[in-house]
Amino acid sequence: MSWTDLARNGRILVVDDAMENIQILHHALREEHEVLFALDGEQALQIALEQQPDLILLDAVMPGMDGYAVVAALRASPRLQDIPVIFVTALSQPEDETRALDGGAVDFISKPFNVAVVRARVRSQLTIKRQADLMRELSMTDGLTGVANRRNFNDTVDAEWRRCARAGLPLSVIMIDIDHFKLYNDHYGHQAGDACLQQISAAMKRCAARPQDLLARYGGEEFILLLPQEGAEGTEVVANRMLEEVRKLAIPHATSPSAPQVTLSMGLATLLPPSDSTDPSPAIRLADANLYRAKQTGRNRYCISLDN
Ligand SMILES: Nc1nc2c(ncn2[C@@H]2O[C@H](COP(=O)(O)OP(=O)(O)OP(=O)(O)O)[C@@H](O)[C@H]2O)c(=O)[nH]1
Repeated sequence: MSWTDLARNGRILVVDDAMENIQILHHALREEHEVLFALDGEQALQIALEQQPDLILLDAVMPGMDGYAVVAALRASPRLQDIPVIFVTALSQPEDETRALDGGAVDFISKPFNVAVVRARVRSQLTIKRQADLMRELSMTDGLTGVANRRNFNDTVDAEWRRCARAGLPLSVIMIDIDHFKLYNDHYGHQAGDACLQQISAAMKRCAARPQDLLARYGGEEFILLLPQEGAEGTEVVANRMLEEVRKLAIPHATSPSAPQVTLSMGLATLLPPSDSTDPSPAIRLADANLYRAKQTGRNRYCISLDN
């Protein structure tokens, strides 16, 4: 995306109790952006949740929930807290501006406003927002394979574990390791090893495509798949699918003692998090122990629990 593209085609939510102001801003922005509107604070929050705008232009003084209360509610919501807000208001004292910026707005425009200035400020805040989104995405993604990185996994598993604990639902994880990958690198070279990691991770990703599923690179050639709300049976289905998908890739591995092609070993764990539990490490430890057993008992397989 080029610098100019970053500043265009945003989804902008305009919040104002006067339809006339909404119309002026809509007219000013509609050529470059998609413009949504709300006539009060409650409606603004609802639309923000449903439509996830890139930027909100917010009137400070509105009946009922005013602009300051809307910003406070946005900042308190995990799903809305990163949406930047520009105050557009008839209030023009420095205290008003300070209050808005201290409360979490990123910019402040006084009415009557100049349309060209509004356009320029929107462009600049949109660019900053998109750069921040890009940074966030990069900081959560593994550079080689494009799947989630370990930090992303750690954050997500904590949240999902707590969610499953509250809801009384199981949570499953699959720890995955590529068999004899050192020998693969030694024989085919590091670049081929990288390409192999990319192919395998893409194949595994296809095996668990529900929105809450998360495949992450856990270490060099070790991956972990998080399956929130999934029981043992479904987890085995996914594990079998992964073995099959990797078998179909048929990546030759001439020096592997266990198979003529690249294979996986996996450890599965399904736990029902205790209702007061916040620490998912028991699931990861169990999956790791089962992975160890899969390695010990011949590789190219999965193990599900320490008792069988
Ligand atoms: N090409 C490539 N290799 C990597 C990467 N990260 C880790 N590795 C290699 O993965 C190999 C892992 O080797 P080991 O931990 O000994 O395990 P293994 O050879 O797979 O043997 P088993 O796990 O027992 O089947 C090492 O040779 C690492 O150099 C990477 O990003 N690219």
